[in-house]
This record gives sequence, C-alpha cells and structure tokens, in this order.
Amino acid sequence: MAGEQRALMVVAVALVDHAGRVLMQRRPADREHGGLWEFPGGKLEPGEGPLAALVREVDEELSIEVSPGDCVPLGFAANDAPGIVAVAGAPRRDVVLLLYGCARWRGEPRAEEGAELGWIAPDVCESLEMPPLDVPLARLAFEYAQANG
Ligand SMILES: Nc1nc2c([nH]c(=O)n2[C@H]2C[C@H](O)[C@@H](COP(=O)(O)OP(=O)(O)OP(=O)(O)O)O2)c(=O)[nH]1
Repeated sequence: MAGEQRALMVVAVALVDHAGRVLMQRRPADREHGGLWEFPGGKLEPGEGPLAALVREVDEELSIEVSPGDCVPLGFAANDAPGIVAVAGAPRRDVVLLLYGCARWRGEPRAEEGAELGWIAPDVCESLEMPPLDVPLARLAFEYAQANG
C-alpha cells in the first residue's frame, strides 16, 4: 500500500570465540545510540534478506567473511514490547532486531573508524550500557556462546 509505514528491520550477529566471549561494538559517540555497546550489524537494504544483510554488514563493519550456513537464528526483539524504553534523543520508530549467532568466520575482526570492539565475557556483560533491544538479546547471545564457544 502506498505510504505504508513498515518497521525498520535490522540484523545483528553475536560472534563467539573459544573462550565463550561475544564480540560487541561500541557505537561512535556522534551516532544514534552513541557510546552504547551493541552487536555488529545494520539495516536491511530494500529487497535484501537477513542473511545477505548480515554477510554484507560484517564485511563492511568488521572486514570479516561469514557463511550463511554458519549463522544460527537466536531470537529477535522489537521496540513495541511493553517495558522497552527508548534511549533519550533516539528517533521514535518501530525497529525489529534479528540476532544470529556465529562461531566461524574468516579474517580478524577490525573496528570501523570511530568504533571500538570488545570481546565481552559473560560476567562483564551486565555492566555494559546497551540499547534497550539488546538487553534481552544479550542473554540469548551468552547462552549460545556457552554452548558453542
Ligand atoms: N547494528 C545494530 N543496530 C542496533 C542494535 N540495537 C539497536 O537498537 N540497533 C538499532 C540502532 C539503529 O536504529 C538501527 C541500526 O542502525 P545502523 O546505523 O547500525 O545501521 P546501518 O549499519 O545500516 O547504518 P547506516 O547505513 O544508517 O549508517 O538498529 C544492535 O545491537 N546492532
């Protein structure tokens, strides 16, 4: 339908290492959610599926290569859920965030300019400041990391 407003679809990945840690990225200070820790990923482009977007985003953001077959859907979060409170200053819009887990990739993850990467251990996770949608997803990410790291 013309003018129909759809939710913004975002795909993200929890890369896990052999120590059961999860790679997270601190957003540049001058962007939406600046300074918060989140999963690498980004918006789906028109006509793009979530796995294709994931492969593209990790190449662009981290300079690594993942195969769709190594990515496992872990869950999703949407900001129309009760209890999700937007970060002050962030635009009000419906977002659906799809999280995949992945324990195999090629290359060494490198942060894009202005961003910071951290391999996060489960005990540190609680103290990280994250966007509201990432809080429930982080639990799924660490369960996956424990089982697959
Ligand atoms: N990548 C990512 N985005 C998240 C997470 N949690 C969360 O609320 N978001 C939101 C922030 C943004 O509204 C949206 C993704 O935006 P983005 O700026 O990363 O997307 P993009 O890479 O396509 O960036 P751009 O082309 O707009 O610069 O999803 C998360 O864990 N990872």
